[in-house]
Amino acid sequence: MTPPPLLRVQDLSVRFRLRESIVQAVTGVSFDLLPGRLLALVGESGCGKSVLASALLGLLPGNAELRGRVRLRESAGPEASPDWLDLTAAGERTLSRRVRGHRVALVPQSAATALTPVRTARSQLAETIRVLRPGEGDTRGAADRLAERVGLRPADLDRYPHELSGGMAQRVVLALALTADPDVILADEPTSGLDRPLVERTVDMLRELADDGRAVLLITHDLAAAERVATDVAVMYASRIVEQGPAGEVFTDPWHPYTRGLLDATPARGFRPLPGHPPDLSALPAGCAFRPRCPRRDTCSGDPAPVPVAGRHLACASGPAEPVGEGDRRGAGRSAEPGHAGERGC
Ligand SMILES: Nc1ncnc2c1ncn2[C@@H]1O[C@H](COP(=O)(O)OP(=O)(O)OP(=O)(O)O)[C@@H](O)[C@H]1O
Ligand code: NI
Repeated sequence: MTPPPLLRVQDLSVRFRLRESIVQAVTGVSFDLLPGRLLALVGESGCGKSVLASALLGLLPGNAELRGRVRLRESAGPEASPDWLDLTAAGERTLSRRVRGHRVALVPQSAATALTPVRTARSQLAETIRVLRPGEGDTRGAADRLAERVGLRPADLDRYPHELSGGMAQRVVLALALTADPDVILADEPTSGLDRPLVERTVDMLRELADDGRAVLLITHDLAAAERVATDVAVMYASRIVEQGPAGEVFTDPWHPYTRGLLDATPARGFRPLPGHPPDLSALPAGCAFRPRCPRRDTCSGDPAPVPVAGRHLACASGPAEPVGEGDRRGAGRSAEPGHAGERGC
């Protein structure tokens, strides 16, 4: 039986009011984060992934307008019970005292910039322990245990950030995020700038956290990393989630032409870049924002409203694209194959 979600996002939209324009950064996004599962949120730069993560934690700047609902499950009670904390209605005091770091932790993009250069890792971890676990009598022992949990030796904590390798710094920020044993972990591009083995080690650690019963959101450009560890995937394009479903299904049989395009652009599948550019979020078209780049544009009505299809969600008026055929699978790794997946179903 599927466990109830820990975090439920319903019809979330965020826009930024600027002097001369409005940036529509997130549009009608809905998803659940479930214990034991890792949802990878993928999409090109600027599509709204980080704004979405900030919105979940109430960290949007003053010029942001938010609509929709984000709720955190407080106990194992039914969804309609008061055991759900509405994060979109919660005040700053509740968010900072009960939610951020305590229940929902953010693993930031750059470990190097997240750490203060003039203090040892231990002093930063000790401070976080004092804030998030005020009853903890043995701060030093608690820091050592956190270090061991993320694969560091306690002695590593006595180093300054510049004395840590990229992988060690990444582990320190993970230890900081795990200080209060949060049950929801949001990791926003936690592997950017890391080499391949480190990318894999980092995402494997996130997957282990999910396997231990936490709910993990992994925001990444890195489709290979997402494919390695995700149980579920959401594909974002120009502020909307255009396709969402179990990772095994979405990666092997992508339905949205954008998902196909993203996958075709990966080295493992032939390095065929998706032509064109995403639209400016301050000038989004009324219908499907992917239309100008879509191989099915001539035959499609262009309505991007998301619809559930066979346990997956798809925002494409043309419906699921045909399965990628055997010929395409054999063609993966070659370029300019006839029957290129991105052009099928047109
Ligand atoms: N404070 C802000 N005011 C106005 N626009 C903003 C603000 N913050 C973000 N944006 C815009 O919102 C859009 C989405 O940005 P976001 O950082 O979420 O993209 P992203 O998908 O995380 O990209 P990347 O993969 O490069 O990190 C961008 O067009 C960005 O310029
Ligand atoms: Ni981002």
